[in-house]
Amino acid sequence: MNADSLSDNENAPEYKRIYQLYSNSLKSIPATILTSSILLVLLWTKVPWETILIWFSIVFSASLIRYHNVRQALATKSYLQKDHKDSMRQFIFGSSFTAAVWGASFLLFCLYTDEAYSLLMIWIASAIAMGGSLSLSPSKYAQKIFVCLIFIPAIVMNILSGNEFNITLGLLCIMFLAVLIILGNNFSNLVNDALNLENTNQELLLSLQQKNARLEESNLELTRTKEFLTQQTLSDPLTGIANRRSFDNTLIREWNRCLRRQHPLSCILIDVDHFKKYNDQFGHQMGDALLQEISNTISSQATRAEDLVARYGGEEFVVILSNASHDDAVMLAERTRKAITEKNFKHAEDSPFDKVTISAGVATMTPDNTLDCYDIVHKADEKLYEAKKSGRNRTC
Ligand SMILES: Nc1nc2c(ncn2[C@@H]2O[C@H](COP(=O)(O)OP(=O)(O)OP(=O)(O)O)[C@@H](O)[C@H]2O)c(=O)[nH]1
Repeated sequence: MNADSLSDNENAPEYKRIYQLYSNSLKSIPATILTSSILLVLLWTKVPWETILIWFSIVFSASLIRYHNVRQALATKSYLQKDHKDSMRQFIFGSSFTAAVWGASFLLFCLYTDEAYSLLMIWIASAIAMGGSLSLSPSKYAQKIFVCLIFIPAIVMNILSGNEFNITLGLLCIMFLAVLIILGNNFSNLVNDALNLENTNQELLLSLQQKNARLEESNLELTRTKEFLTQQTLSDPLTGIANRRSFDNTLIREWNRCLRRQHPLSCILIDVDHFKKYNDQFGHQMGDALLQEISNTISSQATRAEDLVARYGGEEFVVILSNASHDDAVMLAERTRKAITEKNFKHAEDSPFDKVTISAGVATMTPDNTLDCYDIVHKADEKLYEAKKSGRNRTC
């Protein structure tokens, strides 16, 4: 039996009813032993001692055996869970046997005692019947059998006695039994309603927990999708580096940061030389692959956490260097240009260069309120134009 089916059984209303019955009798059996001990003392001089001792031994041993069985069933639980009908049958048999012993006992004791003791016996029988009725309330069937078996022998004996006092006593017992059955029935309805309600509550709680778990899962999925979409909107699909939108955001942020701290901000614009010729000879796909290689090479050079490498558009790339001097930026641009040359990517035959090269324009500004953040990009663009005009494969 797996954990799920075990907990299903534990929550089943039928199991709860049986469990309640067993745990109630665990408390009522010691009360039975106590009552029989009191009766032993009370009747010691009225009933022959052999008879009372045999009676007490039967009640005491039967109670001990029942107590042991009930404890065992409650401790292992599996018996109660596996077969509801069988455990209910066993329980009803045990409680009916106890009631029959008590019913027969009262019959026996009335034979040896006077009217005052008969009244006492009926009073004790009523107390036991009431206690049993409450304890057996989860099962109407067990409840009715119990009270009937306690009272019917005494009722029959009293009515058949022909004695006026005993007939009255018998009739009173019938009335009390009827009241006990009606009240017991109502109480049983209440107990069973409460058990069913508890079960419904547990089912609702479980379904609420499951819905909550599903909601949390969807929420997580939504967060992941949001992160993925954010990533998609900020990265270039071909090269995987930051796209123009991400570059714009970073430029504004870093410009404002350098403005506050009065740090220099550098911008490098990089353009592949004669890329059209490369594309025309090797095809667009090879052109794409080359752009990916170039983007990787630039990223491998600008490695500070605050550096940003982005695709500016087409075959143009841009690097933002926060708090970097012009000399540092030129050095980085040169290092990148050389790294690409050293890759020895074969260029198109009609290109003036036998291998792929880049041109770079570097601009450095310390932001102030008279400037706009895009001024640095325009300046870098002018420098790039200068590099192109003065022969390409160079940094200006
Ligand atoms: N394969 C590929 N080609 C692109 C992409 N974006 C732009 N291009 C091509 O890049 C080429 C750019 O050509 P031009 O602007 O004339 O520049 P160039 O040939 O590099 O010449 P210079 O910049 O003056 O050295 C065009 O042929 C575009 O089609 C892209 O994503 N993939």
